[in-house]
Amino acid sequence: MLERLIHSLETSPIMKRGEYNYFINPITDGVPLLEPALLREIGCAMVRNLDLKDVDKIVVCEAMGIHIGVAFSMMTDIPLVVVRKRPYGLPGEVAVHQATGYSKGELYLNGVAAGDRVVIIDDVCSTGGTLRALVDAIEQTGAEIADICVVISRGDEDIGRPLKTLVKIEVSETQVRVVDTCL
Ligand SMILES: O=P(O)(O)OC[C@H]1O[C@H](OP(=O)(O)OP(=O)(O)O)[C@H](O)[C@@H]1O
Ligand code: HPA
Repeated sequence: MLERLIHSLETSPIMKRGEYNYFINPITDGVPLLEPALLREIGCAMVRNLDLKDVDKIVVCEAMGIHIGVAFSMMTDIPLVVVRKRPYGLPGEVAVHQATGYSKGELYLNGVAAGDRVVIIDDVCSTGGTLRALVDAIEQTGAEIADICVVISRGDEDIGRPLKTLVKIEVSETQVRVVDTCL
């Protein structure tokens, strides 16, 4: 299980973004090449892992949640909501601040409302800043969060609620090591 993901991570190059050791991987960056088989492997693992009972919508954040969200939506037939980094000014739009280990900005949620039951999925959780922002935005709408899952977790982030992850990694200056898997 997850052999393709594990191999792609253990062969990921590392670059510095300031003091941050940033691993470059097809799932988190779409670079150098995203193979359909890897995407299918992750989609199947997420379907097995997530509580999808009565879920109305999948919520992801641009940019590197989108391809995972599209694959998952097509596998489950659950509609997809993309949280964007620019405003649209639609009625009910919720704006929240996002900070990661190397960047910050604003996120804008449209398309989720009270009465919705949603799952949040993303490519990676590092500081947890993005997931905390997504949880905050969804809670402001009054919608219910059924489950949260990321493909990769690279820290002991606390997002204030249970977080499922397919693999846990450690990132050094020179390499990625997979330290745990969900399956
Ligand atoms: O746990 P955190 O510290 O928040 O880091 C995780 C987030 O970082 C990346 O998003 P980012 O907005 O940096 O880049 P992207 O537009 O390439 O997805 C990634 O897609 C996660 O959403
Ligand atoms: N690599 C790719 N995406 C990321 C990382 C990383 O190290 N940290 C947060 N998002």
